[in-house]
Amino acid sequence: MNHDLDAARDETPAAAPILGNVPGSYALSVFRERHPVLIKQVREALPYTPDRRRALDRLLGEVERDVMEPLEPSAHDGAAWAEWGRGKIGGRWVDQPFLWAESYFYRKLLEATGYFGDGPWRGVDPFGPLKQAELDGPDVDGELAALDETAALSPDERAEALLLGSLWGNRADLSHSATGTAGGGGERATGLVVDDGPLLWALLGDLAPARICLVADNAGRELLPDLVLADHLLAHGLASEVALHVKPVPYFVSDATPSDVLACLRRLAAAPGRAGEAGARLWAATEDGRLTLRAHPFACAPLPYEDMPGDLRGEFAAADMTIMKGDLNYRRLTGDRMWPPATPFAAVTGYFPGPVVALRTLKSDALVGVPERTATELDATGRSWRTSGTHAMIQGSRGQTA
Ligand SMILES: O=P(O)(O)OC[C@H]1O[C@](O)(CO)[C@@H](O)[C@@H]1O
Repeated sequence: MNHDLDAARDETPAAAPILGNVPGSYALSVFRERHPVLIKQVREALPYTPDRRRALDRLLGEVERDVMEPLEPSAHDGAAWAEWGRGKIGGRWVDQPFLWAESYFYRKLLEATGYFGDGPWRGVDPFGPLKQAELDGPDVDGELAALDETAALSPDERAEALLLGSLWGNRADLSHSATGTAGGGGERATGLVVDDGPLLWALLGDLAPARICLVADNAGRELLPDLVLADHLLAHGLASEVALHVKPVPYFVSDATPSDVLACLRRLAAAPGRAGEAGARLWAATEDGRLTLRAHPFACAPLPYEDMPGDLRGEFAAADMTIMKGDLNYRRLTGDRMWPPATPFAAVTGYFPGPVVALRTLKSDALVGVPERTATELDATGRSWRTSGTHAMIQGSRGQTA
């Protein structure tokens, strides 16, 4: 046990959860602006049959009336959602914890498209057309070709470039491109508000060759650099195994599922130059079990990581280190609460069973471990630095290892 960490946790009372009902808040804009746009986008992306179009229209009505209706009685996971949603379903979307209600929205969207039904839409990813267009697009060609430029760098510079590639890959997020925010709004990326990169490399050096859990976020333009980073760790003896955690079903628009991982592996393996070489090594690593794929159901639960089930906790505990990608994972890691920004990351994540490092561009109000002065200075710029994806953080803790 780490007694300093336990003391810090005791001294850090939980902040209130982020809710959607605060006028002018980012969370409110997600319910009022983003969700209706997403439903319409999904409705047009595939030739949905009349029953599915009606279901999508019903969901749009639910969102516009701001009343959360229950899942269909036949839902395979109805009991779990009824339990998680006790006292919530029937109420307003915006009055519930942001994390909870957003997760429920994506669950309802899958229901409306027939993803879990018995008909022809079963298993059809409603976000598939968006993901495919991104993966086939010219930006990906350019980003893969740019890997050849890392040949001229020193080993340390190359490692840093691959880490930053994975970090800033989190700007590419199709849920934000839908409404022209992060990555799609023309705002320039500026900087790191927290840089625990040295801690990350020190941990990797101390633990090598480590068993790493890499908890992925978005498919396509984020997952490709994540895979390239995983290849770097494996190829340079920093990792003995990488367990890549993805979502079991489509979620938050572009979140990676197992089929997205396979699509990215094929894209990499077919690329020329260094990208193709990394693709070939990752293909072999998958075949021989050094790169494994996990899609735990909890990855789509409306809950923070503090509430993770024992088997998943055991997986993180058995790893030497966990790397958490993206904004949503950060929200789940820190409880999606209105923490004062200077609240120590190690205290908030002290429940996590091992060293954990978050790589995230800032796309929501969840924020810890940022000095008061930095937050005040950035607030004074009047820019939406907390939510627009222009800023990023590498934030870690050694966790309960001492
Ligand atoms: O893809 P990421 O980095 O997890 O970001 C997704 C973010 O976009 C949103 O879905 C939009 O609100 C946030 O809720 C979420 O945190």
